[in-house]
Amino acid sequence: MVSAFVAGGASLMGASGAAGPLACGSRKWVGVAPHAAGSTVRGYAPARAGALRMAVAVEGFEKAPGADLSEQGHHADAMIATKVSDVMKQKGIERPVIIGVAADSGCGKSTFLRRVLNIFGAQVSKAHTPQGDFITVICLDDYHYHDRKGRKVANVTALDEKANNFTLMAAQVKALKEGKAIYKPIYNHDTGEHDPSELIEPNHLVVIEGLHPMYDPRVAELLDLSVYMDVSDEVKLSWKVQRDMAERGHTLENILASIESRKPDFAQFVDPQKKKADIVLNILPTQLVPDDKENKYLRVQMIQREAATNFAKVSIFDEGSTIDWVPCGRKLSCSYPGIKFHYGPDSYFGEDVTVLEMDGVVEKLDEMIYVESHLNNTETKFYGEMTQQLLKNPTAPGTFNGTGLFQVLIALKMREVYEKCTGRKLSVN
Ligand SMILES: Nc1ncnc2c1ncn2[C@@H]1O[C@H](COP(=O)(O)OP(=O)(O)OP(=O)(O)O)[C@@H](O)[C@H]1O
Ligand SMILES: O=C(CO)[C@H](O)[C@H](O)COP(=O)(O)O
Repeated sequence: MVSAFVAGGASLMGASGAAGPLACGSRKWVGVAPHAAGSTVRGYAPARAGALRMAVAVEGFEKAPGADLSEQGHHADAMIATKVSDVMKQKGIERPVIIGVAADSGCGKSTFLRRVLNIFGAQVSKAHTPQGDFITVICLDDYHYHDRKGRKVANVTALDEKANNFTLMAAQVKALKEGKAIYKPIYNHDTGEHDPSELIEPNHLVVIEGLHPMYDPRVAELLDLSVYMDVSDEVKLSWKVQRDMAERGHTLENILASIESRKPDFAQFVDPQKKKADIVLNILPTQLVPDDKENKYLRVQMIQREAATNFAKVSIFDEGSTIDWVPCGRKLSCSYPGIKFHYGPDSYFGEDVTVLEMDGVVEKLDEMIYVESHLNNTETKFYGEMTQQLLKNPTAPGTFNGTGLFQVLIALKMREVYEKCTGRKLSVN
Protein backbone atom coordinates (compact mmCIF):
# COMPACT_ATOMS: atom_id res chain seq x y z
CA MET A 1 0.00 0.00 0.00
CA VAL A 2 1.40 3.20 -1.23
CA SER A 3 0.50 5.27 1.80
CA ALA A 4 3.05 3.31 3.83
CA PHE A 5 5.84 5.10 2.07
CA VAL A 6 4.07 8.34 1.30
CA ALA A 7 3.87 8.93 5.01
CA GLY A 8 6.77 9.12 7.41
CA GLY A 9 8.92 12.14 6.74
CA ALA A 10 10.09 11.81 3.19
CA SER A 11 6.96 12.61 1.27
CA LEU A 12 6.99 10.83 -1.99
CA MET A 13 6.24 13.64 -4.33
CA GLY A 14 6.47 17.32 -3.98
CA ALA A 15 8.73 17.80 -0.99
CA SER A 16 11.24 20.55 -1.34
CA GLY A 17 14.80 20.44 -0.11
CA ALA A 18 16.52 17.55 -1.66
CA ALA A 19 19.12 15.13 -1.38
CA GLY A 20 22.66 15.30 -0.19
CA PRO A 21 25.75 15.11 -2.36
CA LEU A 22 25.35 13.25 -5.58
CA ALA A 23 28.29 13.65 -7.87
CA CYS A 24 30.05 10.33 -8.28
CA GLY A 25 33.26 12.30 -7.83
CA SER A 26 32.50 13.78 -4.46
CA ARG A 27 30.97 10.92 -2.57
CA LYS A 28 32.70 9.67 0.48
CA TRP A 29 32.54 6.37 2.28
CA VAL A 30 31.38 7.30 5.73
CA GLY A 31 31.88 4.21 7.81
CA VAL A 32 31.50 0.53 8.23
CA ALA A 33 28.63 -0.88 6.26
CA PRO A 34 25.61 -1.46 8.49
CA HIS A 35 24.15 -4.92 8.65
CA ALA A 36 21.07 -5.95 6.77
CA ALA A 37 17.74 -5.47 8.46
CA GLY A 38 16.67 -8.83 9.77
CA SER A 39 20.01 -10.54 9.35
CA THR A 40 22.95 -10.96 11.68
CA VAL A 41 26.37 -9.86 10.66
CA ARG A 42 29.08 -12.24 11.74
CA GLY A 43 32.57 -10.87 11.63
CA TYR A 44 32.24 -8.28 8.92
CA ALA A 45 35.65 -6.71 8.77
CA PRO A 46 36.06 -3.94 6.26
CA ALA A 47 39.53 -3.99 4.88
CA ARG A 48 41.68 -0.89 4.84
CA ALA A 49 40.82 1.27 1.84
CA GLY A 50 43.11 0.37 -0.99
CA ALA A 51 44.20 -2.90 0.58
CA LEU A 52 43.20 -6.27 -0.73
CA ARG A 53 39.51 -6.94 -0.03
CA MET A 54 38.79 -9.83 2.28
CA ALA A 55 35.98 -12.26 1.74
CA VAL A 56 34.32 -12.56 5.15
CA ALA A 57 31.33 -14.65 6.01
CA VAL A 58 28.15 -12.69 6.58
CA GLU A 59 25.15 -14.73 7.63
CA GLY A 60 22.41 -14.64 5.04
CA PHE A 61 24.81 -13.55 2.28
CA GLU A 62 26.90 -15.41 -0.25
CA LYS A 63 29.72 -14.37 -2.52
CA ALA A 64 28.40 -12.63 -5.63
CA PRO A 65 29.07 -14.01 -9.11
CA GLY A 66 32.00 -12.04 -10.49
CA ALA A 67 33.36 -11.14 -7.05
CA ASP A 68 36.62 -12.92 -7.85
CA LEU A 69 37.06 -11.46 -11.31
CA SER A 70 38.98 -8.38 -10.20
CA GLU A 71 42.57 -9.62 -10.30
CA GLN A 72 43.54 -7.14 -7.61
CA GLY A 73 40.80 -8.49 -5.35
CA HIS A 74 38.90 -5.20 -5.28
CA HIS A 75 35.52 -6.92 -5.49
CA ALA A 76 36.22 -9.89 -3.25
CA ASP A 77 33.85 -8.69 -0.52
CA ALA A 78 30.91 -8.22 -2.94
CA MET A 79 27.96 -10.33 -1.77
CA ILE A 80 24.31 -11.04 -2.42
CA ALA A 81 21.69 -12.04 0.15
CA THR A 82 20.42 -15.58 -0.08
CA LYS A 83 16.81 -14.55 0.65
CA VAL A 84 14.47 -11.69 -0.14
CA SER A 85 15.14 -8.80 2.25
CA ASP A 86 12.79 -8.02 5.14
CA VAL A 87 12.92 -4.44 3.87
CA MET A 88 10.60 -5.47 1.03
CA LYS A 89 7.83 -6.19 3.53
CA GLN A 90 8.71 -3.35 5.90
CA LYS A 91 8.55 -0.75 3.14
CA GLY A 92 5.73 -2.44 1.24
CA ILE A 93 7.84 -2.71 -1.90
CA GLU A 94 5.79 -4.35 -4.60
CA ARG A 95 8.53 -4.83 -7.14
CA PRO A 96 11.73 -2.78 -7.39
CA VAL A 97 11.73 -0.73 -10.59
CA ILE A 98 15.15 -0.25 -12.17
CA ILE A 99 16.08 2.76 -14.31
CA GLY A 100 19.37 3.30 -16.15
CA VAL A 101 20.89 6.72 -16.81
CA ALA A 102 23.94 6.68 -19.08
CA ALA A 103 26.34 9.46 -20.03
CA ASP A 104 29.99 10.32 -20.24
CA SER A 105 31.65 12.03 -17.30
CA GLY A 106 30.71 15.71 -16.99
CA CYS A 107 27.52 15.39 -19.02
CA GLY A 108 25.13 16.37 -16.24
CA LYS A 109 24.09 13.02 -14.70
CA SER A 110 24.44 14.29 -11.14
CA THR A 111 22.72 17.57 -11.99
CA PHE A 112 19.83 15.67 -13.56
CA LEU A 113 19.57 13.15 -10.72
CA ARG A 114 19.51 15.89 -8.12
CA ARG A 115 16.44 17.21 -9.88
CA VAL A 116 14.95 13.72 -9.99
CA LEU A 117 15.51 13.25 -6.25
CA ASN A 118 13.95 16.62 -5.62
CA ILE A 119 10.91 15.75 -7.72
CA PHE A 120 10.52 12.49 -5.83
CA GLY A 121 10.86 14.47 -2.61
CA ALA A 122 13.62 12.14 -1.54
CA GLN A 123 15.81 12.73 1.45
CA VAL A 124 18.69 10.37 0.99
CA SER A 125 21.49 9.09 3.14
CA LYS A 126 24.79 10.93 2.89
CA ALA A 127 26.69 7.69 2.47
CA HIS A 128 28.50 6.85 -0.75
CA THR A 129 25.28 5.59 -2.32
CA PRO A 130 22.28 7.83 -1.70
CA GLN A 131 19.49 5.62 -0.33
CA GLY A 132 16.15 7.25 0.46
CA ASP A 133 12.78 5.93 1.58
CA PHE A 134 11.71 5.52 -2.00
CA ILE A 135 14.69 5.86 -4.33
CA THR A 136 18.31 4.69 -4.40
CA VAL A 137 20.92 5.97 -6.86
CA ILE A 138 23.80 3.61 -7.59
CA CYS A 139 26.90 4.88 -9.37
CA LEU A 140 28.24 2.21 -11.71
CA ASP A 141 31.82 3.49 -11.36
CA ASP A 142 31.80 1.22 -8.31
CA TYR A 143 32.17 -1.73 -10.68
CA HIS A 144 35.53 -0.56 -12.11
CA TYR A 145 37.88 -3.57 -11.96
CA HIS A 146 40.99 -1.54 -11.22
CA ASP A 147 41.86 1.34 -9.01
CA ARG A 148 43.28 4.47 -10.66
CA LYS A 149 46.87 3.20 -10.55
CA GLY A 150 45.78 -0.21 -11.77
CA ARG A 151 44.15 1.33 -14.83
CA LYS A 152 47.45 3.01 -15.68
CA VAL A 153 49.33 -0.27 -15.34
CA ALA A 154 46.76 -2.14 -17.42
CA ASN A 155 46.72 0.79 -19.87
CA VAL A 156 42.92 1.00 -20.04
CA THR A 157 40.52 3.85 -19.51
CA ALA A 158 37.50 3.51 -17.22
CA LEU A 159 35.31 3.59 -20.33
CA ASP A 160 36.73 0.35 -21.71
CA GLU A 161 34.58 -2.75 -21.20
CA LYS A 162 37.72 -4.52 -19.94
CA ALA A 163 37.84 -2.06 -17.04
CA ASN A 164 34.39 -2.92 -15.66
CA ASN A 165 33.00 -5.97 -13.90
CA PHE A 166 29.74 -6.49 -15.78
CA THR A 167 29.26 -9.99 -14.37
CA LEU A 168 29.09 -8.60 -10.84
CA MET A 169 27.08 -5.56 -11.93
CA ALA A 170 24.45 -7.75 -13.63
CA ALA A 171 24.24 -10.17 -10.70
CA GLN A 172 23.82 -7.38 -8.14
CA VAL A 173 21.29 -5.33 -10.11
CA LYS A 174 19.31 -8.54 -10.71
CA ALA A 175 19.44 -9.32 -7.00
CA LEU A 176 18.07 -5.86 -6.13
CA LYS A 177 15.30 -6.35 -8.66
CA GLU A 178 14.47 -9.66 -6.97
CA GLY A 179 14.30 -7.86 -3.62
CA LYS A 180 17.63 -9.08 -2.23
CA ALA A 181 20.16 -6.93 -0.42
CA ILE A 182 23.72 -6.71 -1.71
CA TYR A 183 27.17 -5.69 -0.50
CA LYS A 184 28.29 -3.51 -3.41
CA PRO A 185 31.87 -2.42 -4.04
CA ILE A 186 32.78 1.26 -3.76
CA TYR A 187 35.10 3.15 -6.08
CA ASN A 188 36.29 6.23 -4.25
CA HIS A 189 36.93 9.10 -6.67
CA ASP A 190 38.72 11.11 -4.02
CA THR A 191 41.44 8.51 -3.56
CA GLY A 192 41.15 6.57 -6.81
CA GLU A 193 40.95 3.39 -4.72
CA HIS A 194 38.27 0.91 -3.70
CA ASP A 195 36.71 1.18 -0.25
CA PRO A 196 35.06 -1.76 1.57
CA SER A 197 31.74 -2.84 0.14
CA GLU A 198 28.55 -1.19 1.43
CA LEU A 199 25.15 -2.66 2.12
CA ILE A 200 22.46 -1.69 -0.34
CA GLU A 201 18.88 -2.74 0.31
CA PRO A 202 16.29 -3.09 -2.45
CA ASN A 203 14.05 -0.05 -2.91
CA HIS A 204 10.89 0.99 -4.73
CA LEU A 205 12.99 2.73 -7.39
CA VAL A 206 16.65 2.03 -8.07
CA VAL A 207 18.51 4.25 -10.53
CA ILE A 208 21.79 2.93 -11.88
CA GLU A 209 23.82 5.74 -13.39
CA GLY A 210 27.19 5.92 -15.04
CA LEU A 211 29.13 5.12 -18.17
CA HIS A 212 27.57 1.75 -19.01
CA PRO A 213 24.06 0.95 -17.71
CA MET A 214 22.95 -0.28 -21.15
CA TYR A 215 26.27 -1.70 -22.41
CA ASP A 216 26.03 -5.29 -21.22
CA PRO A 217 22.83 -7.10 -22.28
CA ARG A 218 22.61 -8.85 -18.89
CA VAL A 219 22.28 -5.45 -17.21
CA ALA A 220 20.31 -3.73 -19.99
CA GLU A 221 17.56 -6.36 -19.91
CA LEU A 222 16.89 -5.59 -16.24
CA LEU A 223 16.02 -1.96 -16.96
CA ASP A 224 12.42 -0.81 -16.93
CA LEU A 225 13.46 2.50 -18.49
CA SER A 226 16.74 3.61 -20.05
CA VAL A 227 17.87 7.20 -20.49
CA TYR A 228 20.95 8.38 -22.38
CA MET A 229 22.30 11.91 -21.97
CA ASP A 230 23.99 12.90 -25.20
CA VAL A 231 25.95 16.11 -24.88
CA SER A 232 27.64 17.51 -27.99
CA ASP A 233 31.41 17.90 -27.85
CA GLU A 234 31.29 21.71 -27.73
CA VAL A 235 28.86 21.78 -24.80
CA LYS A 236 30.60 18.93 -22.97
CA LEU A 237 33.87 20.82 -23.22
CA SER A 238 32.50 24.04 -21.80
CA TRP A 239 30.70 22.26 -18.90
CA LYS A 240 33.71 20.11 -18.06
CA VAL A 241 36.22 22.95 -18.28
CA GLN A 242 34.10 25.16 -16.04
CA ARG A 243 33.55 22.40 -13.44
CA ASP A 244 36.95 20.73 -13.43
CA MET A 245 38.82 24.03 -13.18
CA ALA A 246 36.52 25.48 -10.51
CA GLU A 247 35.85 22.38 -8.41
CA ARG A 248 38.49 19.79 -9.17
CA GLY A 249 41.61 21.92 -9.54
CA HIS A 250 42.54 20.73 -13.05
CA THR A 251 44.34 22.89 -15.59
CA LEU A 252 42.82 23.64 -18.98
CA GLU A 253 45.56 21.60 -20.71
CA ASN A 254 44.83 18.58 -18.50
CA ILE A 255 41.13 18.76 -19.18
CA LEU A 256 41.59 19.05 -22.92
CA ALA A 257 44.09 16.18 -22.92
CA SER A 258 41.77 14.00 -20.85
CA ILE A 259 38.81 14.66 -23.17
CA GLU A 260 40.94 13.84 -26.24
CA SER A 261 42.34 10.65 -24.72
CA ARG A 262 38.86 9.40 -23.83
CA LYS A 263 37.36 9.97 -27.26
CA PRO A 264 38.09 6.58 -28.93
CA ASP A 265 36.81 4.55 -25.97
CA PHE A 266 33.86 6.86 -25.55
CA ALA A 267 32.94 6.24 -29.20
CA GLN A 268 33.38 2.47 -28.85
CA PHE A 269 31.89 1.73 -25.44
CA VAL A 270 29.64 4.56 -24.25
CA ASP A 271 28.13 6.41 -27.19
CA PRO A 272 26.53 3.32 -28.86
CA GLN A 273 24.22 2.90 -25.87
CA LYS A 274 22.11 5.78 -27.13
CA LYS A 275 20.81 3.51 -29.91
CA LYS A 276 19.20 1.30 -27.26
CA ALA A 277 17.88 4.02 -24.96
CA ASP A 278 14.14 4.57 -24.48
CA ILE A 279 14.78 8.31 -24.08
CA VAL A 280 17.76 10.34 -25.26
CA LEU A 281 18.32 13.83 -23.89
CA ASN A 282 20.28 15.42 -26.71
CA ILE A 283 22.08 18.63 -25.82
CA LEU A 284 23.34 20.73 -28.73
CA PRO A 285 24.54 24.27 -29.42
CA THR A 286 21.75 26.73 -30.21
CA GLN A 287 20.66 27.52 -33.73
CA LEU A 288 19.19 30.86 -32.63
CA VAL A 289 22.54 32.62 -32.17
CA PRO A 290 25.04 32.47 -35.04
CA ASP A 291 28.25 32.03 -33.05
CA ASP A 292 27.59 31.24 -29.40
CA LYS A 293 31.17 30.37 -28.44
CA GLU A 294 30.40 30.12 -24.71
CA ASN A 295 27.46 27.76 -25.31
CA LYS A 296 25.32 30.08 -23.27
CA TYR A 297 22.22 29.02 -25.16
CA LEU A 298 21.27 25.45 -25.94
CA ARG A 299 19.09 23.47 -28.31
CA VAL A 300 17.82 20.45 -26.41
CA GLN A 301 15.92 17.45 -27.72
CA MET A 302 13.97 14.77 -25.91
CA ILE A 303 14.08 11.80 -28.27
CA GLN A 304 11.51 9.17 -27.34
CA ARG A 305 11.72 5.69 -28.85
CA GLU A 306 8.33 4.70 -30.23
CA ALA A 307 8.90 1.02 -29.45
CA ALA A 308 9.27 1.78 -25.73
CA THR A 309 5.97 0.72 -24.23
CA ASN A 310 6.32 1.69 -20.59
CA PHE A 311 5.42 5.35 -21.07
CA ALA A 312 3.34 7.65 -23.27
CA LYS A 313 5.33 9.91 -25.59
CA VAL A 314 5.12 13.62 -24.83
CA SER A 315 3.85 15.75 -27.71
CA ILE A 316 2.93 19.36 -28.42
CA PHE A 317 -0.55 20.39 -29.61
CA ASP A 318 -1.41 17.50 -31.86
CA GLU A 319 0.08 14.03 -31.39
CA GLY A 320 1.70 12.71 -34.54
CA SER A 321 1.92 15.94 -36.50
CA THR A 322 5.01 18.04 -37.18
CA ILE A 323 5.07 21.43 -35.54
CA ASP A 324 7.40 24.43 -35.28
CA TRP A 325 6.27 26.80 -32.59
CA VAL A 326 7.58 30.15 -31.40
CA PRO A 327 5.55 30.77 -28.25
CA CYS A 328 6.88 34.31 -27.66
CA GLY A 329 4.13 36.90 -27.61
CA ARG A 330 1.31 37.84 -25.34
CA LYS A 331 1.42 34.74 -23.11
CA LEU A 332 5.17 34.18 -22.94
CA SER A 333 7.77 36.91 -22.53
CA CYS A 334 10.93 36.40 -24.53
CA SER A 335 14.18 38.27 -24.44
CA TYR A 336 17.14 37.56 -26.72
CA PRO A 337 17.47 35.00 -28.29
CA GLY A 338 13.89 33.85 -27.67
CA ILE A 339 12.49 30.32 -27.71
CA LYS A 340 11.62 27.95 -30.48
CA PHE A 341 9.98 24.54 -30.16
CA HIS A 342 9.90 21.75 -32.67
CA TYR A 343 7.93 18.53 -32.44
CA GLY A 344 7.47 15.63 -34.80
CA PRO A 345 8.16 12.02 -35.77
CA ASP A 346 11.66 11.13 -36.91
CA SER A 347 14.03 8.25 -37.38
CA TYR A 348 16.99 7.67 -35.03
CA PHE A 349 19.51 4.96 -35.96
CA GLY A 350 16.77 3.30 -37.99
CA GLU A 351 14.21 3.35 -35.17
CA ASP A 352 10.97 5.35 -35.14
CA VAL A 353 11.10 8.11 -32.57
CA THR A 354 9.22 11.21 -31.51
CA VAL A 355 11.36 14.30 -31.06
CA LEU A 356 10.47 17.24 -28.88
CA GLU A 357 12.91 20.13 -29.10
CA MET A 358 13.40 23.43 -27.34
CA ASP A 359 15.97 26.00 -28.44
CA GLY A 360 16.68 29.15 -26.43
CA VAL A 361 15.81 30.37 -22.94
CA VAL A 362 12.76 31.14 -20.88
CA GLU A 363 12.65 34.64 -19.44
CA LYS A 364 10.03 34.14 -16.73
CA LEU A 365 9.90 30.61 -15.37
CA ASP A 366 6.29 30.81 -14.16
CA GLU A 367 5.22 31.47 -17.75
CA MET A 368 6.23 27.91 -18.62
CA ILE A 369 2.68 27.09 -17.61
CA TYR A 370 1.73 28.38 -21.05
CA VAL A 371 4.04 25.84 -22.69
CA GLU A 372 2.90 23.13 -20.29
CA SER A 373 -0.72 23.69 -21.22
CA HIS A 374 0.13 22.77 -24.82
CA LEU A 375 1.97 19.56 -23.96
CA ASN A 376 0.23 16.18 -24.07
CA ASN A 377 1.02 12.98 -22.15
CA THR A 378 3.18 14.66 -19.52
CA GLU A 379 1.42 12.51 -16.89
CA THR A 380 1.41 15.39 -14.41
CA LYS A 381 -0.83 14.82 -11.40
CA PHE A 382 -2.34 18.32 -11.51
CA TYR A 383 -2.45 21.32 -13.81
CA GLY A 384 0.85 23.18 -13.57
CA GLU A 385 2.86 20.43 -11.85
CA MET A 386 5.65 20.57 -14.44
CA THR A 387 6.05 24.33 -14.03
CA GLN A 388 5.93 23.98 -10.27
CA GLN A 389 8.79 21.49 -10.42
CA LEU A 390 10.87 23.94 -12.44
CA LEU A 391 10.07 26.75 -10.02
CA LYS A 392 11.26 24.63 -7.09
CA ASN A 393 14.85 24.64 -8.38
CA PRO A 394 15.37 27.95 -10.12
CA THR A 395 19.13 27.96 -9.59
CA ALA A 396 19.84 24.43 -10.79
CA PRO A 397 21.94 24.45 -13.99
CA GLY A 398 19.77 24.47 -17.11
CA THR A 399 16.48 25.40 -15.44
CA PHE A 400 15.83 28.21 -17.91
CA ASN A 401 16.62 26.20 -21.04
CA GLY A 402 15.44 22.93 -22.53
CA THR A 403 17.60 20.82 -20.20
CA GLY A 404 15.50 21.85 -17.19
CA LEU A 405 12.22 21.32 -19.01
CA PHE A 406 13.17 17.88 -20.32
CA GLN A 407 14.77 16.77 -17.07
CA VAL A 408 11.44 17.41 -15.38
CA LEU A 409 9.54 15.62 -18.14
CA ILE A 410 11.87 12.61 -17.93
CA ALA A 411 11.48 12.50 -14.13
CA LEU A 412 7.70 12.46 -14.67
CA LYS A 413 8.22 9.58 -17.12
CA MET A 414 10.21 7.73 -14.44
CA ARG A 415 7.22 8.11 -12.13
CA GLU A 416 4.89 6.90 -14.88
CA VAL A 417 7.08 3.85 -15.51
CA TYR A 418 7.12 3.12 -11.79
CA GLU A 419 3.32 3.28 -11.69
CA LYS A 420 2.97 1.13 -14.76
CA CYS A 421 5.40 -1.55 -13.58
CA THR A 422 3.92 -1.79 -10.09
CA GLY A 423 0.27 -1.04 -10.81
CA ARG A 424 0.38 1.57 -8.01
CA LYS A 425 -0.52 5.21 -8.07
CA LEU A 426 1.71 7.64 -6.25
CA SER A 427 0.17 10.59 -4.51
CA VAL A 428 1.48 14.14 -4.56
CA ASN A 429 1.69 16.08 -1.33
N1 LIG B 1 21.82 21.58 -17.94
C1 LIG B 1 22.97 22.16 -17.64
N2 LIG B 1 23.21 23.44 -17.98
C2 LIG B 1 24.39 24.03 -17.68
N3 LIG B 1 25.39 23.41 -17.02
C3 LIG B 1 25.19 22.14 -16.66
C4 LIG B 1 23.98 21.45 -16.94
N4 LIG B 1 24.07 20.19 -16.46
C5 LIG B 1 25.28 20.09 -15.90
N5 LIG B 1 25.95 21.25 -16.01
C6 LIG B 1 27.29 21.54 -15.50
O1 LIG B 1 28.19 20.59 -16.04
C7 LIG B 1 29.10 20.14 -15.06
C8 LIG B 1 29.04 18.61 -15.01
O2 LIG B 1 27.77 18.20 -14.52
P1 LIG B 1 27.60 16.96 -13.55
O3 LIG B 1 28.59 17.04 -12.44
O4 LIG B 1 26.17 16.87 -13.22
O5 LIG B 1 28.03 15.78 -14.55
P2 LIG B 1 28.24 14.22 -14.28
O6 LIG B 1 27.80 13.52 -15.52
O7 LIG B 1 27.57 13.81 -13.04
O8 LIG B 1 29.81 14.15 -14.11
P3 LIG B 1 30.76 13.02 -13.42
O9 LIG B 1 30.32 11.69 -13.93
O10 LIG B 1 32.12 13.39 -13.92
O11 LIG B 1 30.61 13.18 -11.93
C9 LIG B 1 28.68 20.81 -13.73
O12 LIG B 1 29.56 21.89 -13.49
C10 LIG B 1 27.30 21.32 -13.98
O13 LIG B 1 27.05 22.52 -13.31
O1 LIG C 1 34.59 8.41 -16.46
C1 LIG C 1 34.49 8.43 -15.27
C2 LIG C 1 33.13 8.29 -14.67
O2 LIG C 1 32.90 9.10 -13.56
C3 LIG C 1 35.72 8.53 -14.41
O3 LIG C 1 36.74 9.09 -15.16
C4 LIG C 1 36.10 7.13 -13.93
O4 LIG C 1 35.10 6.65 -13.07
C5 LIG C 1 37.45 7.18 -13.21
O5 LIG C 1 37.41 8.04 -12.13
P1 LIG C 1 38.69 8.80 -11.60
O6 LIG C 1 39.13 9.70 -12.72
O7 LIG C 1 38.18 9.57 -10.39
O8 LIG C 1 39.70 7.78 -11.25
